[in-house]
Amino acid sequence: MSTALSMETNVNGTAGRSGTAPAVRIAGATVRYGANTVLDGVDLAVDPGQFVALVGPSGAGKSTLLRLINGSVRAASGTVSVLGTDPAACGARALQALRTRVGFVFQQFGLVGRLSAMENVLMGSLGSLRLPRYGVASYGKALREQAATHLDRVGLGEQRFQRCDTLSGGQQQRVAIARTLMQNAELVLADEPVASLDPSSSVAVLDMLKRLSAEDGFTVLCSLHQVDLALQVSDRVVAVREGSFVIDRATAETSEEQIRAVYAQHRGPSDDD
Ligand SMILES: Nc1ncnc2c1ncn2[C@@H]1O[C@H](COP(=O)(O)OP(=O)(O)OP(=O)(O)O)[C@@H](O)[C@H]1O
Repeated sequence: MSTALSMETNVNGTAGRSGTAPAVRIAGATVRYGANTVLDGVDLAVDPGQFVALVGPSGAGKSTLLRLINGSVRAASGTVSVLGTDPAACGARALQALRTRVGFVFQQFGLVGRLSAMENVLMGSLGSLRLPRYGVASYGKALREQAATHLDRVGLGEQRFQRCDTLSGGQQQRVAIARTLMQNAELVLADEPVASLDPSSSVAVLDMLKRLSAEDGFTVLCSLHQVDLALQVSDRVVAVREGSFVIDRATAETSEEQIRAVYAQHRGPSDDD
C-alpha cells in the first residue's frame, strides 16, 4: 500500500511519492475536435503530491485536458508525459499499465450500483491481477483486508456490504475515492467530482480527497466549478478559458475575484444569438 512507498518533499512543500520529476508535464499541447481547437498550445508541469484545481467556464477544455492526460485523446502537436510516460506513444498494453497508476473519479461516480461498496473498492485492484474476479470471496484475504481499511479511511466501514446504489451521492463518491486508494493510484484525475452533490457533501468529499492526497502523496488534478471550494482545497489553481490557461498560480496567491473574472469574461454560445 502507498504508505510503504517513499515520501519526499518537493519544491512546493507538498509530499510526493515519486521524487521530484513532474507527475504530469505538458508542453505546447494542442487538441482539436475536427476544426474546433479545444486546447491551444498549453503548458503544464505538476509536481508529485500537488493538488491542482482546474476551473473555468463550461466548454473551456477542462475535461479534454483530463482526457489528454488519461490518454483518451491525443494532442495534434506538443508533448505529454504522465508519470514519465507519453500516453500517445503507448500500445494498448502499455496504456493499460499506465492507467493502473492513474485513478479517475467522475461526476457520476462510475460505480457498479448493484455491487457492494466492498466489491467496488476491490475492483480497484483488478489492474494488478491476472484473472477476472467474481464476488468479494474471489479476492484474496489480504486484498479484502486492504479494501476494508480503505473503506474505513473514507468513513464507510459500516456500509461495506451495502449495495452502492443504496448509498447517498456523497457516500458513493467516497467509495470511488476508496477504489483509487485500492488501485494505489499515483495520480488521481477528478472530473467535477462534486457536481452532483449538495454543498456539505461537496466540502466533505473534497476535504477527504485533499487529506488522503497529503497522507499518501498522490497527485490530484480536479476540475471544479465551485470557486470557493477550489480555493479551499487546492495548492494551485489553473483557470482554463477557450482552450488556454489564463491563470496558473499558487492558490495562496489567487483571489476569488480573479477566478470569477475568468467566468465573467466567458462568451457563451447564446452571446452570438
Ligand atoms: N468528443 C468530442 N467531440 C467533439 N467536440 C468535443 C468532444 N468533447 C468535447 N468537445 C468540445 O470541446 C470543447 C471543450 O469541452 P470540455 O468537455 O473539455 O469542456 P469543459 O471545460 O470540461 O466543460 P464543462 O465544465 O461543461 O465540463 C467544447 O466545445 C466541447 O463541445
